[in-house]
Amino acid sequence: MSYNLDTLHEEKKEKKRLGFASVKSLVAHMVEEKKILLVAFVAMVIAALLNLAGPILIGYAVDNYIQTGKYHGLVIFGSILLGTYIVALVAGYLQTRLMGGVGQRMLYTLRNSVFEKLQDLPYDFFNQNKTGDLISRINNDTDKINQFFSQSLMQFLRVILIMVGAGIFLVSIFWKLGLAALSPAIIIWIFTKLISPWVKKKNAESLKSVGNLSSEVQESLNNFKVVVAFNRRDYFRQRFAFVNRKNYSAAVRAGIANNIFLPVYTLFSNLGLMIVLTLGIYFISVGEFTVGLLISFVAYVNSFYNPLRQLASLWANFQTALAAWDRIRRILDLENNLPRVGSKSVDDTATLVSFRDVSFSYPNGNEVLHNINFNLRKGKIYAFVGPTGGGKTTTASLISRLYDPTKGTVLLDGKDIRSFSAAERVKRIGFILQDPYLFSGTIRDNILYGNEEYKNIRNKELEKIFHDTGLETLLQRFERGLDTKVNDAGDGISLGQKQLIAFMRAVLRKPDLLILDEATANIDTVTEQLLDEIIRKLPTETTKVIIAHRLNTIANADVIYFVNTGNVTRAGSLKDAVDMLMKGKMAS
Ligand SMILES: Nc1ncnc2c1ncn2[C@@H]1O[C@H](COP(=O)(O)OP(=O)(O)OP(=O)(O)O)[C@@H](O)[C@H]1O
Repeated sequence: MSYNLDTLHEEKKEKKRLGFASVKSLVAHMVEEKKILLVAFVAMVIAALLNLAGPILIGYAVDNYIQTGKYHGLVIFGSILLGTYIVALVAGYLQTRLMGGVGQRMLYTLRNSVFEKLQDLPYDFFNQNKTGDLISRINNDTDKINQFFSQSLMQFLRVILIMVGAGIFLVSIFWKLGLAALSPAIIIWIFTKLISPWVKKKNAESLKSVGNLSSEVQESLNNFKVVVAFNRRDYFRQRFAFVNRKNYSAAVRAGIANNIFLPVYTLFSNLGLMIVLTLGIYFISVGEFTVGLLISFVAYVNSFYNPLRQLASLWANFQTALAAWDRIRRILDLENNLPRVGSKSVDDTATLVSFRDVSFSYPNGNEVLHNINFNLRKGKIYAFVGPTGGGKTTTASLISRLYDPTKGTVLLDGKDIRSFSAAERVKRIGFILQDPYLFSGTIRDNILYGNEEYKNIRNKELEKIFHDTGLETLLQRFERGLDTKVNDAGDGISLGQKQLIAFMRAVLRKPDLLILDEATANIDTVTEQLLDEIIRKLPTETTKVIIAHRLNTIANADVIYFVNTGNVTRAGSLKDAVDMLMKGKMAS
């Protein structure tokens, strides 16, 4: 299954209905804010209606008080108008406050949802997508949605409400002039409809290029040692300059697209006003209209077309938010392709793991394992040896279900491995990766990572467990023991020390199956012997799988499997394995 976020929707042929689906799913994410949105909406309606009442009050005052010389009535009318505007101000403030909260909460919830989804997605997803781009989706794209909610949504609704209200007033005051005044709006509507998909596309391209920029920074910072060691600073400078330039161009194009609405809207607003003035004067001259009504009319034409100019930038914000939402939605819509299935147990209590006719291909790649069959029995030590790229790590990844086979079945304890929950699986299988990852914190944090049993254990008790299991001798290699600080890049400690921490982390979980994938490649021979002793101290029923290039590491193995070109063959003895390795090397 493809998890590439850039190609996902093209594959699903969803592109066409993306626009409507985006709005629908974005609205579905707002349901928790229903009540607050309603209050903000009511406040906004009050503010809008009160603002709309202004021109009609002014028109009435002109016709009934100014033209007739009853100036005392003006004071009363002035007070009513002032009161109206003050209440409109309070309602407007309330709406802004509430919507600011809604935007921030949406930001908070969306970031949480995306992050939680990322924790839930399979290994494959992270192989196919760049970390920098994912970070940009969590940080930048969610903020575009926040900006729309906190700054634009209610303004957007308010503007539409004012325009609808002004339109109704225009038609009901004098329908002939009203319809003439509104006719340019139809052209604006057609223009907006035609141009919006292009604007959204330009915004999507701009957001994507921010993601690429972030990926580039992330890659060069992550690999800064290699960059410095190979003096490739210029290479990364050029790459960064290139993506930065592309980002700049994409941002400029998005800016042009976003700003295209304003001049067009302004042109047609002015056209509307011109029509009203010309026709209005004509209707006054033939006695069908009054000066007071024309003043109200011009004010309502302004109430209709001025918001339309605001609508131009609000509409651009809306298109940006939709483009951002599409990028976020692509993550939220993903399903983990490692579902749980039901399974009957096979009656073989001595076997812990079985491969039954297992074949495997990486997404968009050739088959790397071909029809593999083997059993791992409880309490035995297995060694997997073979040339580089032969398929050892892939086999181990299937044992711990980082991937599912493309054909065949992997059984754990006689049951399809897919029938175990992730929690059950990781409790039973400890996997020490070739290049272990450490989190920023202390050694204690890293060792207890994901360990439900010991997560709140006190240092004293932990030290006792370390003593009993023999892990103490490893911990002593760190000056400050459990409190030694490590950072996420693992700098400040050696690769071998990192492997020791990963080893302690796995052993402490007391797994039924311990997989060491080149886990001692960077450890000196004396320490390796220590690890050997610790492994031997593990409960007798613990099965161990050791993947190694160094043959001394596998001297104690009960069974040796030779893994080459995607085939797994059992070697009769260490000597057989050595012969196979030599043959494999000569063949390659
Ligand atoms: N994430 C991946 N995507 C696509 N192909 C991959 C991926 N990981 C490994 N491969 C390919 O699968 C094949 C087997 O790789 P694997 O890592 O299992 O070999 P290995 O025996 O563990 O090698 P090594 O001794 O170097 O660790 C190789 O041809 C490799 O290029």
